[in-house]
Amino acid sequence: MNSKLKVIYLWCWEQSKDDYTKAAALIVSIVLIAMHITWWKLIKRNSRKEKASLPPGPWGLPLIGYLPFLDPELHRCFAQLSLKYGPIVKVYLGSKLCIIFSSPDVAKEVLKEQDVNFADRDIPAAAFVSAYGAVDIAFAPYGEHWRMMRKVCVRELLSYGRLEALYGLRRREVRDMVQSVYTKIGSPIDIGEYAFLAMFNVITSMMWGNTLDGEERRRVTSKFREGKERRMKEVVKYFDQIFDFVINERRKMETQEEDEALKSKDKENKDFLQVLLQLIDQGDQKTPIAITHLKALFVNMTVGGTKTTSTTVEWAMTELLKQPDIMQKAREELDQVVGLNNVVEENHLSKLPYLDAVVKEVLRLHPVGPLLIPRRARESCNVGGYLIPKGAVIFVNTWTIQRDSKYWTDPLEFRPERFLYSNVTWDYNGNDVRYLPFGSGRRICVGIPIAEKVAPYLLASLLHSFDWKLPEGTKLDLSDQFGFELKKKIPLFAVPTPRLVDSTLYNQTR
Ligand code: HEM
Repeated sequence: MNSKLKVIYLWCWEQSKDDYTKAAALIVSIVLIAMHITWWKLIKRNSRKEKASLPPGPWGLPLIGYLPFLDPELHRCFAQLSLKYGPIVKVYLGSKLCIIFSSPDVAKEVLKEQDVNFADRDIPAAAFVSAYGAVDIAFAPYGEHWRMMRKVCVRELLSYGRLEALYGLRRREVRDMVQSVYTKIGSPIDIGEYAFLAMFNVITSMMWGNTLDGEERRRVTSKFREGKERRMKEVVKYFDQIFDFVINERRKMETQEEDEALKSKDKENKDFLQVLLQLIDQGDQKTPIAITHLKALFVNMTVGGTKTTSTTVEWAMTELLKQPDIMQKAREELDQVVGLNNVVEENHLSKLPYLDAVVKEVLRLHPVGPLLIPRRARESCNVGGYLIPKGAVIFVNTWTIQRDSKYWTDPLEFRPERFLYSNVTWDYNGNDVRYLPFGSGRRICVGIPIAEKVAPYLLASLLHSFDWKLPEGTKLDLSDQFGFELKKKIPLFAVPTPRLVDSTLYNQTR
């Protein structure tokens, strides 16, 4: 016991004349000791905070930092650094201080315990331009505007009721994909490209319904694909023209008398564009949406939702072609639940646990956002005993975490069973920080409800409708390439042959 406290205690004891006062003296002393311990702990914690140092990391050159040594495959390069320096690494990229987090424990601190402090994004110049000055969801700073945009999106586009009501649109696009694969029977097709077109059409029809049809629709799709390859400024110009065109078409439709039906559609059946234009027209103060915000949301949906989902389907087909026994198990389940005289419907998905485990395993080994979308520290703080200064750019390397042998048995093996026979209920909500394909916390992916419907639906339809083999003389390649999404370095080409008993099932598009 501290000597001052001891003196106080003894003095109280001596002054006490009876048992009652002695007991009171004892209580006072205990309270004093407790206060003293708390105070001492606080002092210790504060002094630790002041003394915390920056995490370890590699040396860099003046002004350019580690940039000249950086491997373009950032996820692997960061994994190497964490092997050498530990789960929290500091690296200067140019003048930017970046911190890489690579273990579940530290990811938990960043994404859950101190989520608000890491809820801002680092905004690269290109993203600032494409997101109309970061007024979108993905890059807007954490705050009122971001909250409003996210709420509009979740309420108007991604609610359970809206998604159910829009099933017809998804079904049409998936069936169109199957039909167009059927026209290529026996020839190699680019699987990612087919999945991409289907997903692009799903997203755009959810956003603006049938505003564009036939030739116009094809023109917009090819413009978008053309745009992907071009420089950011040109891409943004393309996007902007497409969005203006779509908005103008819809405005024209609204003024035409025959489209009274469009206005009177019940809420669940309205597309996103219609709901947003109505919010703009009403000038609702609680949701002050402007045309620029609407366009920024369109960018998020088309850019964030299409390649991510189609790349996941492409990886899944690659892994299944590599391990035919797993492909066979997925097929057997489909044959039992759907049958060869039927087409896959979205309501079959809940009865396909093996297929679900395949998709989960794909997202574990090949997360399309291996470093999430980089965050930024809003204030200086401590993580894992290290100082993380205000403004530092934050990377959470989920690619490393999801391949760590401390948390996953045989982590490099593709084994869907690990998600089936597990005492953990794995989901995409980022609750278990060993598995973060969609991120976690406030900035977790907003598109999960669509992705978790469409990715397995596309995959199930491809597997159920066709047998697949690699083109003659080609080898399966599993190398990846870091970029906007973690894509396959070499696109997967495979040759389809029909499986269904009745060829008319391939033309069942409506
Ligand atoms: C397999 C499919 C997908 C994967 C793996 C994926 C993954 C991710 C990841 C890792 C993040 C960053 C989360 C974080 O920082 O914690 C993210 C954010 C985001 N995703 Fe997705 N995503 C997918 C599909 C979609 C779809 C379909 C949409 C829209 C329709 C979408 C829209 C967004 C948006 C808007 C954000 C930013 C959220 C915010 O900053 O508040 N994503 N996604």
